Amino acid sequence: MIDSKVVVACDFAKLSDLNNFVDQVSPDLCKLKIGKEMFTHFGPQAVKPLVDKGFDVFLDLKFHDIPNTVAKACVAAADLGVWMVNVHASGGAKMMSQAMQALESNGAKRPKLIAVTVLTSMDETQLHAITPNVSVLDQVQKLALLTQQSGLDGVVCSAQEAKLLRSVCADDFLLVTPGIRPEGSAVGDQIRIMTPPQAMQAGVSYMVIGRPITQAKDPLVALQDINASI
Ligand SMILES: O=C(O)c1cc(=O)[nH]c(=O)n1[C@@H]1O[C@H](COP(=O)(O)O)[C@@H](O)[C@H]1O
Repeated sequence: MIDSKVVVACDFAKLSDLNNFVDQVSPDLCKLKIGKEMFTHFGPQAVKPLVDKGFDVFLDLKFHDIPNTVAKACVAAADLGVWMVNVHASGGAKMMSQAMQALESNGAKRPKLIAVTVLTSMDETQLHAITPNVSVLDQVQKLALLTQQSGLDGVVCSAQEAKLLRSVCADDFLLVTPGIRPEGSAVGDQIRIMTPPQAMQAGVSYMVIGRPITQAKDPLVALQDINASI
């Protein structure tokens, strides 16, 4: 199977909208991400059919809690058969390493575990309201190195930080980047953005793209155009 670089963020309010989209695409064209909106509405019902159809599914619930709770939540996600799960790096090294240990001893095929650094909807001003005197780049780098030291597979960051992280992290460390906007598409609430070709050139491993595909007049064509551009 082709290791498609595009992970489509399936942020729908209805299962029928998810099914309509999924019926148009295949695992060779894209991976799929189920996040907080669909999972809160529908739980495993939104995930399992996609896994059964052979899609690599990124279950994006961004766990951030005490180590024991996060480790058990990651195992519950793994038991759904997903390809990737995530936590917030700001939960700390102990939270991250305990989650990885729990996944490794769970037996079933281990999903990739990655950690969110600084959300792509944040700029320096927003970051400073939480962590004063640190640039976005420094904060992303600090959290990425902490994630790597904690034994995880990679991070969620923006493509704007990919070049820096490629120079300080291991070659196989995954850089998964939302905030991807093809030329001319609506930016919405994303701030640290790049186009698909720019992101791939910066060294990202996978691009998470939602509305530019799912809200397009023809989602399949939008996805095919992106695939052709990278
Ligand atoms: O972890 C994520 O996937 C994530 C992290 C982040 O920093 N920024 C971010 O946008 N996301 C997710 O990526 C998707 C982006 O969707 P669009 O903005 O519609 O392309 C959404 O489902 C977000 O929840």
